[in-house]
Amino acid sequence: MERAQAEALDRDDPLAHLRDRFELPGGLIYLDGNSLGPLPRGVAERAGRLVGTEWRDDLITSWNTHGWYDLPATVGRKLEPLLGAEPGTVTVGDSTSVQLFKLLVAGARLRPDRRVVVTEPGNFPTDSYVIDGVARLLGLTVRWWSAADEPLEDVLDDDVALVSLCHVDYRLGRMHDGAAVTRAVHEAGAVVLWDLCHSAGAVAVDLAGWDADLAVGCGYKYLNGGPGAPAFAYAAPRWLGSVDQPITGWFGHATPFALDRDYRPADGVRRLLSGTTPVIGTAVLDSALDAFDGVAIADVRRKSLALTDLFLALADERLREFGVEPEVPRDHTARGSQLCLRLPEAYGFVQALIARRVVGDFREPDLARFGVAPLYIRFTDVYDAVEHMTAVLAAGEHRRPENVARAAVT
Ligand SMILES: Cc1ncc(COP(=O)(O)O)c(C=O)c1O
Ligand SMILES: Nc1c(O)cccc1C(=O)C[C@H](N)C(=O)O
Repeated sequence: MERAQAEALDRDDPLAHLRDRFELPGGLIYLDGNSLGPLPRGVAERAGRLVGTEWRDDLITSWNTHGWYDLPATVGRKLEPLLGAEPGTVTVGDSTSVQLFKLLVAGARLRPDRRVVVTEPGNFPTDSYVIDGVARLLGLTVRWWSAADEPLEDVLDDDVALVSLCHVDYRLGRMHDGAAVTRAVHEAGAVVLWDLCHSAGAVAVDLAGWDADLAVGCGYKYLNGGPGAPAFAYAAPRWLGSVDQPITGWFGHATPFALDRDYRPADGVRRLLSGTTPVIGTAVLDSALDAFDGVAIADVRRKSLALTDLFLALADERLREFGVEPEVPRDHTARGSQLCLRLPEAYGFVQALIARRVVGDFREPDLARFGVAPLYIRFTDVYDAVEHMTAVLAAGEHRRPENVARAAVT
């Protein structure tokens, strides 16, 4: 395949102009937006205003005058269209791990007579760790489902309270059918909790259409909210009046500033909040989401599939001869927005590419992972990245000593 083909795809790309909404370092091919998204334009100014004016000059009055108090709802409203969520169902705060904890407990409490949580061994580890912790706390049993080996129905029975799944798998990019899984879970009388960390902002999520119950997801990956951005939480409208999460802090109270002795949950999604809003991070996420202004997630998904199709075709054509195995579901309906390459020297391969200013990441034990974020990745970026990969493999750069020494964060 010639580069001209990728150039033509860029020329015809209706989303090409969105790249200008980001401050991307020159000469960098950034294929790690599924771990930490880049800086959208306007965010640095928003952060500067927040710290240098709102906090410095207006101090505590800013909770009212600069909308700090309403930030979780403001950001929730911006996220709802990206998640296919009903109005008033999404809020933000805490890390994904904490949101998971809160909604796992809340989900189990929706089915108090049942004792089993179903999840997958291939989860991002924090999901499994938190599920184990909640099971220990509530005296539940964890039942592991291996999607590749058995239909979900085989692990569902009338003791299953909750099914907690990552919609897109963080390693191999396999995507569940949100509607079909949710339907099967409901037929078994259980509730579903989706982790949308690797979906939100990159693939078409339709929480309302799926009839989902609960969901969480990261703010710092495809949503570009910056390192440690607050995570989002969703509860379906039918649960908003009754969902009972365990960290009953004052920000989730119906009237926090009445300073009542007893806890009374807020009406609506605000009851999913716990402590004081992390204002700086939430304002940054608020500003970052402006990069999605006027963008239809269906168009994002269309481009994501075209990018991964190109990546896969090039990997098949050029990388297999070096013994590199492309790992991405061939079926569009089961594909997230990333491509993985399996090779024994994956760590050194990723380091050699970073030295060439092509950034992906390494995942144990033998995966080089590359995220494609349709808002700023060009078809020519994918083409050029594969050219660099071919050059690294041909020259054996992935085996050089300087590329195989491990860093703390991978
Ligand atoms: C699927 C998934 N869930 C949860 C997390 C962890 O989120 P946090 O560090 O915000 O708790 C990540 C990534 O870090 C992830 O990929
Ligand atoms: N949250 C991260 C961090 O603080 C440092 C490095 C990576 C991360 C990640 O988000 C990893 C990511 N969830 C993954 O899918 O691998």
